[in-house]
Amino acid sequence: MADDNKKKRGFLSKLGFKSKEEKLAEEAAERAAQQQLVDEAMAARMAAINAAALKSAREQDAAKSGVDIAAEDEARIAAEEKLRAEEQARKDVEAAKRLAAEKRAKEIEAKRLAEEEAAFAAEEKARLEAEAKAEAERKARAAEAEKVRLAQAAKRKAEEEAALAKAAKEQGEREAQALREKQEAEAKARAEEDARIAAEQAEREAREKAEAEAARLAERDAARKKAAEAAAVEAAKLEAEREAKLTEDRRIADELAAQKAAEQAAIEATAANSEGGFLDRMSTGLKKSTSRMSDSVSAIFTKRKLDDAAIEELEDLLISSDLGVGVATKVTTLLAKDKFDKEVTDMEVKIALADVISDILTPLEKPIVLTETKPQIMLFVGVNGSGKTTTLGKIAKRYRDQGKKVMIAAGDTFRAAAVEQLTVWAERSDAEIISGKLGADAAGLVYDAIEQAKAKDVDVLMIDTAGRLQNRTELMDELSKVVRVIKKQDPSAPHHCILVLDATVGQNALSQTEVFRDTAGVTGLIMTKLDGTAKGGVLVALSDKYKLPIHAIGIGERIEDLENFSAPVFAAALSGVADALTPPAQN
Ligand SMILES: Nc1nc2c(ncn2[C@@H]2O[C@H](COP(=O)(O)OP(=O)(O)OP(=O)(O)O)[C@@H](O)[C@H]2O)c(=O)[nH]1
Repeated sequence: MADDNKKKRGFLSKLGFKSKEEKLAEEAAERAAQQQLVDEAMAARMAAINAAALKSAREQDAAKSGVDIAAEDEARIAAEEKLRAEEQARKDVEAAKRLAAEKRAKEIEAKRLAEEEAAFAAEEKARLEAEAKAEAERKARAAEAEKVRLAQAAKRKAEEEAALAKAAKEQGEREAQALREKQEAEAKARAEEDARIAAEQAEREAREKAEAEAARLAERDAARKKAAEAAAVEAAKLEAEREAKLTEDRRIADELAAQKAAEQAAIEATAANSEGGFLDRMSTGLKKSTSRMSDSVSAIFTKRKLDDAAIEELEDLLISSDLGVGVATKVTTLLAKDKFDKEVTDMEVKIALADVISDILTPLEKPIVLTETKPQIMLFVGVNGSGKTTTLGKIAKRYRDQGKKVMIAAGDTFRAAAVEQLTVWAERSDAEIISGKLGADAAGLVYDAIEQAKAKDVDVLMIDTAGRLQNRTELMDELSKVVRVIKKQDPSAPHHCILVLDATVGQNALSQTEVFRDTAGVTGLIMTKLDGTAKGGVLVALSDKYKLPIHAIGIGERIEDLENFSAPVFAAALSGVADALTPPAQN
């Protein structure tokens, strides 16, 4: 305890606080020092007074006894002064020594106190650290104990819950088992009841069935007898009809063959005279269309001013040549731009016409391009007699000449003559042909054809279809079915759906194009019979309107009378401009 107080004191003094005893001791020492100084001052003062009194007494004595005493006194006073001064100096030295000793003692004390305080501070720090450490350890132990307690509590809780769950599960299982057993018992009872009812029902039905069967057999025997009699009558009738039809078919086929032979001879005679370049053949083929337009243009514009009347006349001429209003207006606008109110020649008009036609047709000039897919499925559609079979045959020949494996499918299952005609083309082009029974489903035949073409690794499968007028809805529906069947086997097919248009039908070709495009998804056009009509201009009108690719044109019946379409050549030939144009490459 005494040690503690000591330490505390040292620590407080370090902080500038002094103990009461220290303060009292210091004050006593200070008072003693002051007292000493006062005493010393008093002693000096008393000495001075004594000296002055002594001097005064001596001066009085001297005054009484003579003059020499003054000198004597002065010497004595000086000696006393000296002694006093020496005494004072001695005292000063002692006081200084004492003060120095006190200062040193104070310093020693201060040093001791500082050391004590430092020691105390160090001990205090160590103590506090030890206390903090002990506190931390206590807290850690407490936390650990709490953790253990909580874990044990959680474990106990989990065990209790598991026990509860287990009990609940066992209870549930017991209840489920009871329910199952109850249901099984009920089901068993129901099944037994159902079996009983079913047995009764079966017995009833068997009885009714046996009765019905007996009735049916009796009825059937009667019907069979009646049918056999009717069949005999029908068979005799059909046989007679078949005979009659066969005779008629033969007669028509003979007539057709004779007519074809005559036509072919005539065409070959014409062709013999017109063999030559591509442009020559095209010009020859389009002769009728060309001369109608070209001659009329020449008639109107032999050195004539291009005034309103002339423009109107020209428009009428172009419209009546099947070019359509749009094309006619384009031509007259082009001409009027530079030549209005000036003289124009017929050749200038023909050149403007050729320019406009070429502009419209050039973007549509696209030969059939086969892709890598095998077989390439090519569907030929169009109205009756438009030239589908002939055009198909001409193209088949081209592909065979190129070494391709070609199969032709006779999709026109209505007409026996159509199959015969296609067979002739297949022979000419040396291609395989697949055909079905007369009246068979066209879509079914197409399905078989695709299967076979795939199996035989055919390059190009060309499907001919029956001709159909665009206003015959049921026939157009049949065509959509054919397209659907093709797509089922190959969603990318038909790879080419070619609309064959007969140029001689004139403006009707426009509505044909629209309906076949919407029904079968036409991908390109071939216009036939441009050699036999003055209505070739319709190709320009329908191209201006529908913008479908034009693959080729037919300018005769012979196998070689199919030309890849060339817009400039066609434009030059149709307008009557005889230019030296380079023929396009053939497929
Ligand atoms: N002058 C000429 N006649 C052609 C041309 N193309 C086809 N023909 C003839 O037109 C007629 C009909 O041709 P087809 O090929 O039988 O026509 P189709 O479209 O198959 O006829 P259907 O099967 O009845 O629909 C035949 O006499 C062909 O020789 C052609 O470019 N010029």
